[in-house]
Parts: sequence; C-alpha cells; structure tokens
Amino acid sequence: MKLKVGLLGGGSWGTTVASLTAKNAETIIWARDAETVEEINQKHTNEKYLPNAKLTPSLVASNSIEETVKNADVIVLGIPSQSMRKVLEEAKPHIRPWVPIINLAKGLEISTKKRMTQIIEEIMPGHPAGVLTGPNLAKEIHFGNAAAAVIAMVDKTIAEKLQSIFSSGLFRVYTNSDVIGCELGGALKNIIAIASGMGDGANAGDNTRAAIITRGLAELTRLGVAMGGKKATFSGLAGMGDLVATCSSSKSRNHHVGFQLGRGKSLEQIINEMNEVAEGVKTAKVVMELAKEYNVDMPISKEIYKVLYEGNSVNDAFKGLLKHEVGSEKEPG
Ligand SMILES: NC(=O)C1=CN([C@@H]2O[C@H](COP(=O)(O)OP(=O)(O)OC[C@H]3O[C@@H](n4cnc5c(N)ncnc54)[C@H](O)[C@@H]3O)[C@@H](O)[C@H]2O)C=CC1
Ligand SMILES: O=C(CO)COP(=O)(O)O
Repeated sequence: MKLKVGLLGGGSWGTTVASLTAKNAETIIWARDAETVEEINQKHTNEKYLPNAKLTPSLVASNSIEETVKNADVIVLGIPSQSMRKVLEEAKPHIRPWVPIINLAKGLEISTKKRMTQIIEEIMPGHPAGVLTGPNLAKEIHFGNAAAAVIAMVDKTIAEKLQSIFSSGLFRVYTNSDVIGCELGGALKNIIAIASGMGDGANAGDNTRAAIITRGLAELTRLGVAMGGKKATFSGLAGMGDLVATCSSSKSRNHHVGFQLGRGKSLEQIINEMNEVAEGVKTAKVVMELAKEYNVDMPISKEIYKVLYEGNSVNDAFKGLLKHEVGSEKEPG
C-alpha cells in the first residue's frame, strides 16, 4: 500500500518537494491561495513560484488543511519559519497520532530562537520530528538537474523509511541522525549567502567569495557545535554543501538580497520587489542573540546584521571584516 503524504505550503520549495513525493506516495499539498490550488489541480503548474515547471500529474492540491493532513502517514512542513508555528497549530487537531513530521524550512523563530523541529516537538509531542535539507535550489530540481539532500531524524529506522518517499533517480537523499546540526546548517548559511551575494554585487571577486564561504563555514560550525550539532555535519550536505550552492547561485533568494545590497539598493526596496522569502534576513537577528548567549565569535554574520538593521553600508561591512583580527585558521575569529 502506498504511503500518504500531506504537505503544507505551496511556495517554491513546498511545491517542489510535493512534486517529488507524488512520484512515490499519494501526496496532497495545501496552499492558502485558492488560485494556486486550482492551477496545480487543473494545469499541474505553479507559475508564480516555479515558472515553466511541470509538476507530477498525480499531485493533488487542496485549500483545506484538514483534508490535507487527516489521512496522512507523513506530514511535511514547507512554510516559512516565522509562520510555521501558526500553521502547525491549525493543523494539529487533524493530524493522526504518532505520524512523523518533517520540516523543510531553513530559519529560526525570532520570538523564541527555536529551530523548527523544536517547535514541532513542542506543539506535537510524541511525533517523530525531522528535517529534509541540503543544497537544493528549487528551480534547478524541476529541470532535471541532479541533487543530493539529507533527511535527519533521531530514529534511523524512520529516517530510512522516509528516505524512499523523497528520493528519485536525480534526487538522492542521505540519512543523518544529527537533527540539530543539519537544521542549523540550513538556517545559518543563509546569512553567509547574503554576505557572498553582497560581495558579488559589489564586484569583490572570486577570491573574496571563497574567503566568505570558508570563513563563513568556520563561524557557523562554531555556533552549531556550541548549540549541540556535530562538527562533521557542517562539512556535509547540510553545511558545506548548502553553503556552496547558496553562496554561489543567482537562483538563491538570500544571495539575491545580498547582491542587490551590494548594488546599492535598500533592504526595504529589495524585499518589496520580491515575492519569495529570504530567511537569512530574519535569522540574522536571532543569530546575533545566539552568538552572545553561546559566547561565539561570528564576524561575518555581525557585519551583515549591521548592514541589515543598523544602517551600515556595504563598504562599512567590508572594512569591518578587514579590520577583524587575523588569527590562526583553527582558532575562533
Ligand atoms: N526555494 C528553495 O529553493 C528552498 C527553500 N527552502 C526553505 O523552504 C521554506 C519555504 O520556502 P519557499 O517555499 O521557497 O518560500 P516561498 O517564498 O517560495 O513560498 C512561501 C509559501 O509559504 C506560504 N506562506 C507564507 N506564510 C504563510 C502563512 N502564514 N500561512 C500559510 N502559508 C504561508 C506562501 O503563501 C507561499 O506559498 C523556507 O524556509 C526556505 O528557506 C529550503 C530549501 C530550498
Ligand atoms: O536553501 C536553499 C537551497 O538549498 C534555497 O536558498 P534561498 O532561500 O536563498 O533561495
């Protein structure tokens, strides 16, 4: 018997993952926008978020959270981080007992500083919680480009069962038991992607981008390990892998935000012109608090925070980084 997937969130990544699972399992996707629901059901497209992409024809869309989750064997959450709690609370009364819940979002909740699986565990205690993450730019996956991801869950047996629901010939899903590390890798790299985009927008060059990626990895690993992630996780798909993809791609929304800042646009203008989420903008706020709480040095994230929220210019950010003390590569700083 085929497993049933209920996926909440009809944006670019939610729709992409639903189209992948529809190949292996009966999948219903919930989108709050009635037009998107009709378009997915009638035309098997979601042009607003995935222009020119053809979705798996068996994918069913619904406007009802209840209908989407009530018979599901697995719940997948493709909602941006700041809205995750609200949507999960709405779904809660309709979710069957003990059903695994998998997060796709790459961010931290501003008001609580929590990871998404912590929110799942808080709202839905007893349900196995996991994360699907890695270098997975949605717009590439639809056009036949191969990619690899990781599903992280504490329970290896459940992770292995779910691995086959998300996998296809071109989408290779590995398992990992380090939920904290995998989830933090995805959230923290978005700020570094803004920094990399900013360098690209300001024509800083390839060496600068490489330095941002490498030193960015060092600082997100420092915080990630302090928060309980495993060091090795940050060298894997959820860390280095996602960092490289996002920091070097014009398809990344976080890179785009940085690029436009580097070109001299204001954050307000950039956000107003986008119809998609760039999680790093909000995560930067949380990360500054976490860096303080865990006493971890995060020079790149700090400079990005100052550009986003304290009126610093892109030039100030580069000057700030160049002034930062150069220590040993193995030590903080
Ligand atoms: N697009 C990508 O390539 C990837 C995105 N992600 C992550 O997936 C998460 C979702 O991102 P995308 O789908 O790309 O975003 P998106 O900006 O393309 O779409 C967001 C979707 O969430 C819906 N939404 C927003 N607030 C809502 C609310 N309060 N209630 C119900 N629906 C709401 C919007 O209507 C939209 O359908 C983000 O955390 C992102 O970091 C992860 C991997 C790849
Ligand atoms: O996480 C992503 C790719 O792995 C998507 O990045 P953006 O949200 O910056 O587009």
